[in-house]
Formats: sequence, structure tokens, C-alpha cells
Amino acid sequence: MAGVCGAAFGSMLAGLAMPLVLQRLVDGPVAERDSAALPWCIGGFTLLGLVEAVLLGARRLLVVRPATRLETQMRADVSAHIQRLPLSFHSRWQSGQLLSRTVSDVTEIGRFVAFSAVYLMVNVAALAVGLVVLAWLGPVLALIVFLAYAPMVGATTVFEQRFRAVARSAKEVSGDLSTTVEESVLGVRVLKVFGRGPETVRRFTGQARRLRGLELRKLSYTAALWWIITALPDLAIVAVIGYGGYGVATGALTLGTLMAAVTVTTYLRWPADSLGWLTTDASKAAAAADRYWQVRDEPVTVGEPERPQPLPSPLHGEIRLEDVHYAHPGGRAAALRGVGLTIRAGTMVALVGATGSGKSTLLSLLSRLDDPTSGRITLDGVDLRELALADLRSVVCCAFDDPVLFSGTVRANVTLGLPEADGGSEDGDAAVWEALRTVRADGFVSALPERLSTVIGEEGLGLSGGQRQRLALARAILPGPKVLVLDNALSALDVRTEREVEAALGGVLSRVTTVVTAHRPGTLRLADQVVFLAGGRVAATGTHEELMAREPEYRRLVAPSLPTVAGPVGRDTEDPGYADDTDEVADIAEDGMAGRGRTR
Ligand SMILES: Nc1ncnc2c1ncn2[C@@H]1O[C@H](COP(=O)(O)OP(=O)(O)OP(=O)(O)O)[C@@H](O)[C@H]1O
Repeated sequence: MAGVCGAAFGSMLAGLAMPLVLQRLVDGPVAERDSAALPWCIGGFTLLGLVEAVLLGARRLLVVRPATRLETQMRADVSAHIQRLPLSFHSRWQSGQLLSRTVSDVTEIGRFVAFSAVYLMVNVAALAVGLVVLAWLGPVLALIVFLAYAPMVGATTVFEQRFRAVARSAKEVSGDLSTTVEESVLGVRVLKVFGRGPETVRRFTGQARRLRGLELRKLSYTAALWWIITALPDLAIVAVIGYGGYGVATGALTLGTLMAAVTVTTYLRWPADSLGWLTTDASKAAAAADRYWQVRDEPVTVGEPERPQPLPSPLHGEIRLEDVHYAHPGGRAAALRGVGLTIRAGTMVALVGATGSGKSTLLSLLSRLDDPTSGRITLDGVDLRELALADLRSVVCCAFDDPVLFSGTVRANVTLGLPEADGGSEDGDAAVWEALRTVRADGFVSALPERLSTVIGEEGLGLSGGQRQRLALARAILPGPKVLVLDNALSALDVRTEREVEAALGGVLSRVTTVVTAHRPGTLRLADQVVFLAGGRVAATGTHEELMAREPEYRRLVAPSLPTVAGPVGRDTEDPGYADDTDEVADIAEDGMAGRGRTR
């Protein structure tokens, strides 16, 4: 960048030296009718012209690499930062705003650095050097030009402040616009069935109109500034010609000096004119930088420890929550309030609770999507915050009820947690098929046109909800985790498939600690321990049968059709549906989960 500025300054100086050669030419060979000195002057012009051209070319060549590198680096930095930010950040920020900050704002900053910043410096310097040259030709000439140009400083300052505020608002609205487009595309099914398409179009049109209004305001500021910035240099040229012409007529100035002064003043027109759009660019870049750093400065609250502890070896997978509190930023009440829990290694724990009781929040803390507001969570006695995030996430794998799939092949989606299996090698594919078989997804994947290499659309829209969930489940078990977190991960499956998947998962579950959210009695009977959450607190723990017997609230939640009076449950229950359910699950469990725990 120093080279870029040097080349730009050099070409500017060469350009400003030309009027001085012109002065020598007019006052020397031309005035004295001495053609012998003409070649020297022509040679001087040619040399200065060449220097100017070469340096201009060098400036352009030199600026490309650092400017594009800066853009790439800024994009990489912010997207890596966005990935490091906790889940709470993402619930506060719209995706359209993040999109416009990583794409268009960085382009704006890159453009400013590559082009406008250099010209802003060089052109301000050109105005200063031009004034010095004019002062050398005649102090009054410099004073005239200075007085003509001085109001431009005030005008550009006022303009800069106003333009920047509007430019920022325009960027915000443009981000909202992106969010509306994104939501209307992703939520197209919901919008169609509820007939909200026209409403979305209206919202989009309203935002587009607001954006247009802001763009018009930007243009009106720019037009006013342009008017000042074009009129004043013209005024300066007229004044210099007037004063200089009078000086030549009275003999106070030579013709060469007048011509040189007019040439310098004309030369300064471009640096003066350019101040208008360069200031506009600077304001846009400043607004873009403000917005960029707003995201980049967000603190990474879920960060890497300074000195990460190694994973305990051997790793058993015991999880303890000690007085864990968590409040969502902006949430009305704490989502978790003093949760204390021990999940023994290799056991299965089911979280049960009314909607909003804190189940998903608790599960999100186990893989450090966020950290507890207070209290701590340990894995085999080591605080999760002391483990390297990559280590933690290689042993704690999750599947959620919303199975996010990315546009890519089935293989790429399933191997997200085990990239080494993504190469299409025989071993890698064998592991992927094994995971698919475990979650009963091998059947439908085999039927896809290119099996593992089939490209599934964005968000997996070409697949059914249950198929997507099974791929997400296969993704969670493929890396062979020590702790498996399933947040309603089977919710889109029909009862039969869910039971088959649960039974087939038995082989996997017998080796890992599993924490699931569940409501179906069949699934709950498989758990070694059921944790009943209410209002962010552990209201009760025990086996499903114990809680059914002694916790009326639990009973009401899990089996609302049963009488709420505590009593014998399970096979003795009066509810035939419930009895059928448990029987069937017990059968499947016996097949698939042999050797694992009491009920399994
Ligand atoms: N991003 C958020 N910002 C603010 N509050 C939140 C956020 N996410 C969840 N909450 C609140 O935290 C509480 C616990 O939510 P959580 O999603 O953990 O409940 P849940 O038991 O998993 O519910 P469900 O069974 O409906 O999924 C709720 O009161 C919810 O409104």
C-alpha cells in the first residue's frame, strides 16, 4: 500500500510539473522566437508524461493484490467469527443482516481501499501541492484559488455527516430486504398454505420503497455537493483568468505565468471534483465498516480455553450439571434455574417437561452451543469450558428435531462430523452405510438415483421430514460419539419407524451416554433415568414407572388419558393403549437392546 501511495504521489507531481515546463516554454523559446530550445521543452513534456503514465499503471497493478487480499481476509475473519459466536447471538441477529455485512459491506470497504482511499489522499495532496505551485507563480493566484476552494471543506464535512447516517440506514433496510427474501423462499410452503404470499410481497415492497426513499435522499445530498464542487473550481478558473489576464495586460505577469496558472487551476479541477464522490465512497465505506465491526466486535462468549485440558483417557462419558443457571439474552425469565444432575456413563437419560420447561436449552449447553450463566457442567469431572471445542464436539454429537441439511450429496451431509469419511473411499462409505442402517435410512438412500452421491436440495427439500431426520441422526452417530444428545430427533418419524430406529440404535446406545427429550411412554421406559423438568428446575428424577407412580404432574404430561391418581403403572395400568404401547416397546427393546440396562 505504501508503494501504491508512492506511485500515486509521483504521478501527481509529474502532472503538476508540466505547467512549469509550459511556463518556461512560453516565456522562453516562444516569447524569444528561439526554436533551438523547443526540443528541450518538448523532451521535458514527454518525460513527465511518461513518468505520469508509468506510475499510474504501477499504482493500479500494485493495489490489486493487497486490496483483494484485504477483502478475502475480512470475509474469512467475519465468517469464522460468526461460526464462533454463541447460539444466543444467532437468535438476536437476522440472517439477511449477516449476509449483507459479509458480502456487500466488505465489497464496499475493499473498493474504498483499492481506489477511493488512495485518490482521497493523493487528491487532497494535489490540491495542497497545486496551491504551493500557484504561490510560486504568484501569491495572489494561490489566494484566489484557496478562497474559491475553502467552502468545499465545510460543504464536504456537512455532507459526510448526513450522507453517512442515511447510507447506514439504507444498508440496514437492504439487510432487512435480504431477510424478507430469504424467509419468503425458505418459508414458501407455510406462506402458501396460510395465503400470506401477498402480505410478504407487501412487506417486501414496503421495504423496497423505504430503500428507494433512502437512496433518493443519498442522491439529493450527493447532487447538492456536486453542485458546489463543480461550480467552485469553475469560479476559480474564471477568477485566475481575470486576474492573470489583467496582470499580463499591465505587465505584472508574464504570459507563461498566466498559462501555467490556468493549467494548474484546470489540473486541480479533477482533484477538486473527485472530492465529492470520494467523500461519498468514504462515507459508504465508513458506514460499511461500522456495520462490519458491529459483528466482528461481538464477544466470543463460548471461546477456547487458554490452556485446554486433554480429553480424559479412557473417556467414560459421565456428565454432571452443578447448579446450572441459564438465561437467554433478552429472555423474560431464566430458562434454567439451578439444575443439578448426574448422568452416569453409558446410561440413557430422558428429559421430560412441558413445552418451554428448558429441555432444549439444557441440551444445547452439553455441546457448548452456549455456556451456563452460572454453575458448571463436567464431562468425566472436567469442566466443559476447559476442553478444546473440537475435542468436546468430537465426543458429544447432537441431532435436533429440525434436521438441517445442506445442499450437497447425502454422503457430505452424513459425514459432517467425520470429514475423513467424505472422500468416497470404500472404508468411508462402509461406515456411512453402517450409520444409515442403524437409523433405518439405508433403504431409502439405496433407492435414490445416485445413492450416497445423490445431491439433495437446499435444506433437504427433496426428502421427507422423517428421511431428513434419519440422515441427521446418522450424522450424529457416525463419528462414534461418547455422548449422544437427541433433541426430539425422532419427532418426524411414524411410531413404527421410531420404534425400529430406537431398537436398532440399541447397539450404539449401549456404548454411549445418551440424553434425549422424549414424551412417548414407550421411549421413556427405555431410559435408565427420567428427569422431569418444570420451569427450568429438576422437579423429579427416577425411572418412568417411579415417576408415573409418584408424580401426578409427570403422569398428566406423559399419559394425559390416565387417571391422575397415583397408582400401579406399567403392565397393571388400566389404560389399554398405554399397556399396548409398553408391551410392544418392551418386545422390540428385548430384540434390539439386549444386554443394556433393566428394561432394555
Ligand atoms: N433464543 C431465546 N431467547 C429468549 N428466550 C428463549 C430463547 N429460546 C428459548 N427461550 C425461552 O427459554 C425457555 C426454555 O426454552 P426451551 O426451548 O429450552 O424449552 P423446551 O422445554 O425445549 O420447549 P419445547 O418442548 O417446546 O421445545 C422458554 O421459556 C423459552 O421461551
